[in-house]
Amino acid sequence: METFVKIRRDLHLIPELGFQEFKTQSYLLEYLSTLNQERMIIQTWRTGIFVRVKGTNPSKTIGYRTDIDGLPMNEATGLPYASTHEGRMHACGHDVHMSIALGVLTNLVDLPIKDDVVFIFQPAEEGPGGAEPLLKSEEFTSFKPDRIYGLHIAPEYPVGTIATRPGMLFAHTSELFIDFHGLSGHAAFPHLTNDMIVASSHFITQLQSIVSRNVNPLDSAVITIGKITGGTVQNVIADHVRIEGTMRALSEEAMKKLKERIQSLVNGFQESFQCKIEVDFGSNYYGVINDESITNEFFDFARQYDGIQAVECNVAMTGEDFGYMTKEIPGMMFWIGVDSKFGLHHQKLNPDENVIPLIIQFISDFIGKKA
Ligand SMILES: CC(=O)N[C@@H](CCC[C@H](N)C(=O)O)C(=O)O
Repeated sequence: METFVKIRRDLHLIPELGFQEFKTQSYLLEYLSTLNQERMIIQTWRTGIFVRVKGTNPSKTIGYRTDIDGLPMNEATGLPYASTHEGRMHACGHDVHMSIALGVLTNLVDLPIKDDVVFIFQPAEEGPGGAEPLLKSEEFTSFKPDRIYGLHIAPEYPVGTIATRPGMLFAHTSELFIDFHGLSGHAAFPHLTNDMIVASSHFITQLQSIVSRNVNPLDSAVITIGKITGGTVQNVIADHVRIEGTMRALSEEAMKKLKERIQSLVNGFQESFQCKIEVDFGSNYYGVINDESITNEFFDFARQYDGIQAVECNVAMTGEDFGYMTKEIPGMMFWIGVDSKFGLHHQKLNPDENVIPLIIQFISDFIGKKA
């Protein structure tokens, strides 16, 4: 089997959540220890790793970032190399991202490149967000590149297709955690209680009107509630419900509006349902905004590359804390087609592994030419 396909499968077996990527970090370090150490400077940061591949006569540093964490989900692919970690899955392709990063790194260590190339193995992309603290870390100061690239798998495109756009690629995001506190009691005597299942259900329905009635229709926003917990048994009125979700917006103004409207709904619901509601906007990611000239230069290279079909795509409501990197360092992110019937964050996501050698070669050639 192709080395980096095997590496992807090894990593797929051991998905870990943000800032708990201990086995993943050890696996990556173990692999890095097999390469020519004279060409590299390796530094760990929390559960992440920075690697500088030294050029022969550097005048700039090119950065390449991969995320390394998995999601809190059960895998249902039935594959022989399915996750061995109960309730954890690489359902967003970070295993593929890591294997590609290692493949490119391996190629560049063996090439006499002129400029330095820094590889960033970043924890906690899915949450609580690794990019922001990483950029602020002491360790990163000597690894900060002059420009930065990153990629993400795209189940909807065939292998060989690369998609991106100049300007905004991914939306601004904010998590959303809301706790409703009421009064429990017997299901037969609701008038003596304060039912948080009823209050939170009305609240969730009301949330949907924020996007349709308060956000400018020419702007775009999403509010999704992905998890509800509350209650103990069918005949006891629940005194606590927690809803967990995420919000997406294409402008900072729209995101501000979503938060303001949620806060006023909370105030109104506390009054009308006589309960206490706590809201927490969790971690927030800045949108991914691709540098125009870096993206055009990338398109020029991709369009003439054999086996690659480069297309301009629409902005997506996905979030990525790579947005903090493109805010501080000129750079770009792109989608790579992996042709999976099941999409990102699906229990049956199954990327076509043929993408791995193809994209390793493509990025090695691209960065090899730039460096
Ligand atoms: C590419 C991708 O799927 N990214 C995640 C980022 C999640 C950000 C944060 N934890 C949130 O839930 O808002 C996404 O869900 O888009």
